[in-house]
Amino acid sequence: MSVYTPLSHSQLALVLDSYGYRLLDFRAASHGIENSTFLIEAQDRHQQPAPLVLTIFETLDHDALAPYLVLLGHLAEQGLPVPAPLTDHHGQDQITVAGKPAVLMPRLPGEHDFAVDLDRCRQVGALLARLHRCDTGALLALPDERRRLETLATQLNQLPDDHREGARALLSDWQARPAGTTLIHGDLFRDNLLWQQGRISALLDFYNACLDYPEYDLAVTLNDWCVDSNGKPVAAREQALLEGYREHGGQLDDSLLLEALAVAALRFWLSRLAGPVSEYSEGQGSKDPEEFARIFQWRIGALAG
Ligand SMILES: Nc1ncnc2c1ncn2[C@@H]1O[C@H](COP(=O)(O)OP(=O)(O)OP(=O)(O)O)[C@@H](O)[C@H]1O
Ligand SMILES: N[C@@H](CCO)C(=O)O
Repeated sequence: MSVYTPLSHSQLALVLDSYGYRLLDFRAASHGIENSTFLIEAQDRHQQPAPLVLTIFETLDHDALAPYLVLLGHLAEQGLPVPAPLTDHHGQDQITVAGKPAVLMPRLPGEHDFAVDLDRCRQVGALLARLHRCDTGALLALPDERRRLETLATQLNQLPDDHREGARALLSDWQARPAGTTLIHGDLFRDNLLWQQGRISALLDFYNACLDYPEYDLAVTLNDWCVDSNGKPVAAREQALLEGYREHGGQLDDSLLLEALAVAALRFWLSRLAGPVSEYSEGQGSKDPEEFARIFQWRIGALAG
């Protein structure tokens, strides 16, 4: 469970009232480590059930949040299974709760399911191909991943001696490339999808979305979906995911993907080493950095040939 900012029933009821909903019940979301997320049962003005989600943002401020909300609205309009923000009585899509930015969204159907099989890998590849085709013209500028990587580079001194210089060189080569211009999710781990009757029903958590190479997005995804518990790549899963991607119009450069796999492994190793968002979290906190140390080892080995 991840709640850094607890809310009482009456506080939440007041928030929902400003959107025209009546609060029935709520609980903290059991996944996610960055923000405070409440899963809500409510009724709309016509006494119809209204499943909702309120997210309180722990690190993003209102200005930083704005491009993500535009993005979610845009993707929902294009038929992707993402939650578009709701607006309150004043037409605002973001509000302030407990002094922090917050957004109310519809709760999309489906459940988390961490099982991986080839059909699911194919569906995930197909979903990424759809996302990568989205037009980016109407979007507000999103923060770029290169700047995030620059910040994360300050954690390089936490790496073990035998990896530090290799990782530094890899990152510096990657950063020397101009950034790509494709809209990418940037965090398509298993905990950011919901499933219903074997099909993807929701793609969540776009707060790492940015414009960059599709190969980088594929790399982030492959590193979570297509490795075993030792971090070793599982070839059949990789093939299925990339087949799904190509079958839906996605194109990729294999040698760029090889490099992106190592960079993406390093990115999450470093971000996990950087620690939990808040020492006051009631939630699960940061995830295990060692998982990505193992994945990095495989990926950097493959890159070296
Ligand atoms: N619109 C939604 N519909 C259904 N469930 C949702 C929705 N938004 C969030 N959730 C649930 O809440 C959880 C946490 O949300 P989210 O992933 O946005 O939080 P986070 O703390 O930013 O996560 P992460 O650590 O993955 O960055 C999700 O994994 C999902 O279970
Ligand atoms: N998906 C990330 C956390 C959110 O960015 C991780 O597993 O480290």
